[in-house]
Amino acid sequence: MVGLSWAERIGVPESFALAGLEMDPARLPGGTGWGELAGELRGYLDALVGVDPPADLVSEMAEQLRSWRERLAAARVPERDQPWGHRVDLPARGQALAPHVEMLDRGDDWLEATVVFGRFHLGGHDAVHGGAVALLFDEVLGRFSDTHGRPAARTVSLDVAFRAVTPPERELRLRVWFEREHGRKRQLHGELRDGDVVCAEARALFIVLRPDQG
Ligand SMILES: CCCCCCCC/C=C\CCCCCCCC(=O)SCCNC(=O)CCNC(=O)[C@H](O)C(C)(C)COP(=O)(O)OP(=O)(O)OC[C@H]1O[C@@H](n2cnc3c(N)ncnc32)[C@H](O)[C@@H]1OP(=O)(O)O
Repeated sequence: MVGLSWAERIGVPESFALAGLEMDPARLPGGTGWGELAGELRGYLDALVGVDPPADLVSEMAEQLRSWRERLAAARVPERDQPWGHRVDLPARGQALAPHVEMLDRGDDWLEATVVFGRFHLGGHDAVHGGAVALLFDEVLGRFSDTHGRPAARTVSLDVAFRAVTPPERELRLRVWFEREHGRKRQLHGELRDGDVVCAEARALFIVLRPDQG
């Protein structure tokens, strides 16, 4: 594959581009099929969490997963070359860790999106795990913090208030916005809603990396 360089692939100006990213998936790590694979993996994890399978199915699945793990060992690459988490053209950057987020609209300093947590993200008693809610905020606030030509930053603090149970398998609404930017510091806030109900609110501080910290 004649691939794009790291800077061409990852140094994209906008991680949440309104019109989509002008990149040919065939020239990105994972190629054209990666989005489908990541979606299938996400669906598999959600399905697995929701079953109590018979013993022969459990053994067969374990055997098949072992076989895939062994085949994948031969294809291991350095982090910069992996598609997982680096495909900003795909939902959740082509990984299954964070929930599926779809951007609805954005300005320079705000973004609106929908998000659906799968059963995989369940904590217990029909509530999404608080860590998964924090993960959502870190992912979206963190990515959005680096948009509009801003240099890369890292989260130094993330404060999440859980106001109501976050339900899985429902389309929720997420809004994030810049509260303040001064020097190397960026404060962003976020709000997760189920209809009119505020499920969680987040306040995060990002620090812009110095050139030697990238
Ligand atoms: C990464 C490449 C990936 C490539 C993929 C590309 C495609 C994908 C696109 C997009 C991916 C986005 C992925 C989602 C986003 C996820 C984001 C995360 O989860 S990041 C991981 C978790 N965070 C850490 O691991 C930080 C660990 N901490 C650090 O590394 C350092 O603290 C660092 C480098 C951030 C800053 O360290 P210093 O030594 O340069 O800075 P000092 O001097 O300590 O602090 C600067 C100022 O900030 C204040 N500060 C620091 N920590 C604070 C805190 N906890 N609360 C309040 N203030 C704090 C200090 O008081 C200081 O303020 P005064 O300038 O004196 O006014």
